[in-house]
Amino acid sequence: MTEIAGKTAESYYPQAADRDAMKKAIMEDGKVADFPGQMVRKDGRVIDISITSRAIYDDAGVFAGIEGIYRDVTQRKMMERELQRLATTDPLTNIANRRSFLEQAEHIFKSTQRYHDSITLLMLDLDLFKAINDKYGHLGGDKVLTRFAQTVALELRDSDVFGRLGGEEFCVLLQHASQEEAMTVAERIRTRVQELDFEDPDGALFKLTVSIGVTTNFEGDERLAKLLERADKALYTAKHSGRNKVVWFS
Ligand SMILES: Nc1nc2c(ncn2[C@@H]2O[C@H](COP(=O)(O)OP(=O)(O)OP(=O)(O)O)[C@@H](O)[C@H]2O)c(=O)[nH]1
Repeated sequence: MTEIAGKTAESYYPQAADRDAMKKAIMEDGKVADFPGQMVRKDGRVIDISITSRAIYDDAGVFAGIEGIYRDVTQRKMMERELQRLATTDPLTNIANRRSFLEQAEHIFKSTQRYHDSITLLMLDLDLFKAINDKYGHLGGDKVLTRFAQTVALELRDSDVFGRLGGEEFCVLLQHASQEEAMTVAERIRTRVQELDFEDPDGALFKLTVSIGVTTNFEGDERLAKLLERADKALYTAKHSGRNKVVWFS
């Protein structure tokens, strides 16, 4: 008791917003159940808690305080975060999986529409990747995909979204980039990939290239799918005009 004497209940809640939200809910409904929040432990560590609490009143019906149970749900929250990470991450390359990429891109596309902003989509596809698999096996191919994803990620900013759409097809969404800036990023990615030296199981080095289709949002685009279609067409042009190219949709 001496450890808590003189301290207010508020001093245990690190987030003023949590504290105020819980107070408001109790004052309005008289109770809360499984209410999420955070609390500072004796050793100073912040833990996730779940609060089940109710208001108490004196004989005259005047509010006299709050009583309740606080459960440490840190483990549960950690598990939820891990499940969320697993559900949104491509297990091979550790970047966003298809669903997560499309969700994020859709969200950005919608706000872009609202604020008449511009976004750019880069569709990337490794060249003649089937031959890599045939020569070095599926595991060898997987190593190449991982190294490729790491290389691309290094060329991007935090505000860019990068995901694996499937197989050897990847997509990047750039925000607030002009056509010139987007083409510079795409060219830089193409060059970096071309410069990489991959190693086969016997230690021999081999090369790989990537083709990239690029497009931006047009007036009248109602869905992100329009951009994906155009980037795909530009990619098709890059593939059919010799590969290892960046093509702007026109
Ligand atoms: N190692 C590995 N290979 C994959 C994975 N997903 C798809 N692939 C392979 O990627 C190859 C894609 O080959 P294709 O679509 O024929 O195209 P490509 O050989 O890259 O030729 P172009 O795209 O025309 O340059 C196929 O052999 C797939 O089996 C994966 O997760 N790991």
